[in-house]
Amino acid sequence: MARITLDNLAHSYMAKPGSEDDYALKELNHVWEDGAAYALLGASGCGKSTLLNIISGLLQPSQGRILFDDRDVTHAATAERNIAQVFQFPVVYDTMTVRDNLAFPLRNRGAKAEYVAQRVNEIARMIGMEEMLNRKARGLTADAKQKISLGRGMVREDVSALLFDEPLTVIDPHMKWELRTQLKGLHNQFGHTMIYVTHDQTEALTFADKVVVMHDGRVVQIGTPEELFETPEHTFVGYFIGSPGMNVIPARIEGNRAYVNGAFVELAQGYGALEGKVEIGVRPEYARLSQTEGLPVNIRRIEDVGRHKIVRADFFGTDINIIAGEDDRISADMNRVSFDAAHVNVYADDWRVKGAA
Ligand SMILES: Nc1ncnc2c1ncn2[C@@H]1O[C@H](COP(=O)(O)OP(=O)(O)OP(=O)(O)O)[C@@H](O)[C@H]1O
Repeated sequence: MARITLDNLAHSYMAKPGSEDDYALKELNHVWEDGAAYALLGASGCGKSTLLNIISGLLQPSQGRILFDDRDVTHAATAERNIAQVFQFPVVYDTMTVRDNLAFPLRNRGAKAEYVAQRVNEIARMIGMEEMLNRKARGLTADAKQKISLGRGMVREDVSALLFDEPLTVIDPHMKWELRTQLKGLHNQFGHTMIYVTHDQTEALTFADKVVVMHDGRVVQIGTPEELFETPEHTFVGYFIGSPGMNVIPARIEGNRAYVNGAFVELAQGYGALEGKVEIGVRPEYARLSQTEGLPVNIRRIEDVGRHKIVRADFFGTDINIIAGEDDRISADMNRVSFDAAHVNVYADDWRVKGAA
């Protein structure tokens, strides 16, 4: 396994990029720790594939270096990087059996027959294809073929890293959860450095130790699922993670108060003068409806989603969401909302500002 260092990395698809906007991947410095499982999460077009292709060697960055441990691989071909990749759509040899497909990467490297047999059985068990080992891949469902691709990606124990690019897209929804859990189990067992690209927050949060959130060509936060939930470093992380996402409300900050339309919300910390677009961010889980406490709010709609209720409301002209318990009664006179001060974040031009205790 390897530690992967992205040093001053950036990429533009243009021959002569001018401004920062011309870069599909904006300058990035980061170390991907040896043996950790990362998810690369972001909306379509944010630059996830560009970054993954640079790591795998399919794309040469227009700026910066990439190191596997201390080795500079910036200009090394994919084959020299010793990585395994699983793509969105299955890549299998139709005329070979499932067994031969799984064995291919090992035989290709001259592994001993005994080891190949043992390892193929182990992987087949993991992807639930033990019964199909002697069948030809041709004629199998897309689902089954993608499981073979996943198995082939994972069969070698000596790779520097395992890269997955939306690998569960073609997998049946009920199998997704199972395969994701198996991938996680495999990671715990073998400690591969894994990078898993997805635009699905559930996939990212359940799979990864650390989630790398990308937005508009930039890495906006790298954190544990809990960090992304509690302290989104950028308003995009707040919107994108959570269901529904964080409420973002324009405000003016004075010390430890956030003024919204003349009324104020208490903050747990004090803040100095802030420049630019100033907002507070509070997750729907940390907002509470009541008859007496807090600031006025107009309830528009209540949705019962089973585990809890989502209250859609207007707060001084901003749409906000409030999560109420499944058994909470919401009466017409509950027209006030309060926020848990310890969980109100402050943003200036979309970036979180740290307060002073
Ligand atoms: N070969 C290319 N030539 C020019 N522009 C490209 C090329 N590939 C990607 N882009 C642009 O670079 C930006 C980032 O694209 P990228 O494919 O890395 O995003 P992504 O997050 O992987 O999106 P998706 O989830 O849709 O694959 C987008 O604006 C895209 O249009």
